[in-house]
Amino acid sequence: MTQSPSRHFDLIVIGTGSGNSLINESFADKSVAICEKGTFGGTCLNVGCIPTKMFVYAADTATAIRRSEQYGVDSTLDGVRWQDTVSRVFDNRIDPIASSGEDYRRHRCDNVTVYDGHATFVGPRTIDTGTGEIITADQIVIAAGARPSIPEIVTESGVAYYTSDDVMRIPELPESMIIQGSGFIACEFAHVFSALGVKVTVIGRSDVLLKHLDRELAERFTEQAREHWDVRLGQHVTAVTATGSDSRGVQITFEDGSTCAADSLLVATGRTPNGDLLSLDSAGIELDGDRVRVDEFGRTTADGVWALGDVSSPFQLKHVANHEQRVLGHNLLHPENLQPFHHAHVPYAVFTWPQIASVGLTEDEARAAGHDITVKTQDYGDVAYGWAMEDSVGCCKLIADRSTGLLLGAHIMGAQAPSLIQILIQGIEFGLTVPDMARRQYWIHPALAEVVENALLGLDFPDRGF
Ligand SMILES: Cc1cc2nc3c(=O)[nH]c(=O)nc-3n(C[C@H](O)[C@H](O)[C@H](O)COP(=O)(O)OP(=O)(O)OC[C@H]3O[C@@H](n4cnc5c(N)ncnc54)[C@H](O)[C@@H]3O)c2cc1C
Ligand SMILES: NC(=O)c1ccc[n+]([C@@H]2O[C@H](COP(=O)([O-])OP(=O)(O)OC[C@H]3O[C@@H](n4cnc5c(N)ncnc54)[C@H](O)[C@@H]3O)[C@@H](O)[C@H]2O)c1
Repeated sequence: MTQSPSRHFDLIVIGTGSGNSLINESFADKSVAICEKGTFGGTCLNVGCIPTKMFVYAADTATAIRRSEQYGVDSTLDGVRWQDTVSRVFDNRIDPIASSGEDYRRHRCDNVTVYDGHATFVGPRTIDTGTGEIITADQIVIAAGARPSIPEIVTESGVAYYTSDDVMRIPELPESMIIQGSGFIACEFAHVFSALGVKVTVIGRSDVLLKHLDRELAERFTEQAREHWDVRLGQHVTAVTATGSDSRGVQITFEDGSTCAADSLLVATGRTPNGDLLSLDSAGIELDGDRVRVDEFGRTTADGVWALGDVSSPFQLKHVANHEQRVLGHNLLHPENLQPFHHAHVPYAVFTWPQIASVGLTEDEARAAGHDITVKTQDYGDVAYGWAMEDSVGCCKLIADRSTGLLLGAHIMGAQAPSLIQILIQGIEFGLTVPDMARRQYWIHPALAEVVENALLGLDFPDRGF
């Protein structure tokens, strides 16, 4: 370290996503520095959960129009005003929220100093803020998130490509788009762009889309996705070539010599935690693979340095980052009474079409863990509301342990899956037995939740108790 620290704080936070939420009224009497190299507010607000779901809502609306005929309601999609959709999301909502959040921290929090630079460690609990100032603190929280990972074959090709960071602000909709990757981001944007009229090709290495799902749902989802998107799975890409007069087009060549081409390329092949860009070595902070290593309390390997969210968590999910932020908020202030992270039953949802939500073990995981299981897959189309919707793709799959009567996993694909699953998250979390969940409460008839009730009733127990 050549330069001397200019200021000492009680707390330094790196990152203004979940890190910014950490600084609540409990820290009002602490001096706090917060470092941000990008847009104030982090991924969820600016380029993640919130804007994507606003685009998903527009895509769902377009999908509903296209599907209305089956209910005897004729409608046509007259057009998509992309620029207005973008403006609704960013000009009207996201950008003003991000800048007012920044303004609040800069001008209305006397105890907080904002540094807008790329922070790096230059010694134990010592940070080069990237603004020409070096600062120190009693405690530091690394909440630096993750960034899109781009395969070398793409970067080395020199082809123009989008990521989730910029694809929501493209000036106009392309006619066609190749989406590389077959996970969360790929399947959400495939729905968005396809529903808004773009010809979408999704390419992935695995043999199904969303390979982390329960296999049965992944297969069902992949099968129906092929009806809307050109889905190319199970093949490695051997060449990526720029095409078109502006070189924004792309041609992909696969290992078997087959090709596909489009006007644009979106890369959605995972996100790399940002710990590798923080010079952690100089502060004795270890990585665990590509994540900052933390113990159950959020402590890194260096005294007084903590981490949360995508930079250190095994789950790159906002509700997990929020939970970890609440736990660290407590732990920073109560070192004598540390609380552990609770990662036992982390649910997730994919806001594609149809929506998907999942909690707990897949069928394969439950079998591999040696449970004596009972499994039921209940189709939406076989309960009253799903029938009213003419649904032919939705299902609720439950996996339970026959000896304990407890639910091990729940996986739903179909309308409102991320909301419907909450009943089952609660059941798993609070240790309710399947008979209790099924029969010790009323299920409103003929609500869509009856798909969950019927799935519970369809599980096979020796002594059903209902
Ligand atoms: C397209 C997309 C959609 C998503 N949708 C969902 C969803 O629907 N539901 C869900 O649960 N999750 C979703 N996620 C994941 C979710 O956004 C993340 O898990 C969550 O935002 C992580 O929060 P964080 O606080 O850990 O990191 P971030 O919010 O990424 O905050 C990290 C901040 O640190 C800053 N930073 C990094 N390094 C430095 C440095 N050296 N110096 C200064 N600043 C630095 C970054 O610029 C960033 O602002 C989505 C993600 C993406 C990309
Ligand atoms: N609704 C949500 O909660 C939501 C939405 C979007 C993103 N996210 C979070 O963001 C994370 C990142 O999303 P994502 O979709 O980028 O990651 P992902 O892990 O869901 O999917 C990445 C996919 O890319 C494939 N891949 C990786 N390297 C590749 C390569 N070199 N060539 C071809 N394919 C490759 C992987 O096999 C995987 O299928 C997710 O894991 C999730 O935690 C959550």
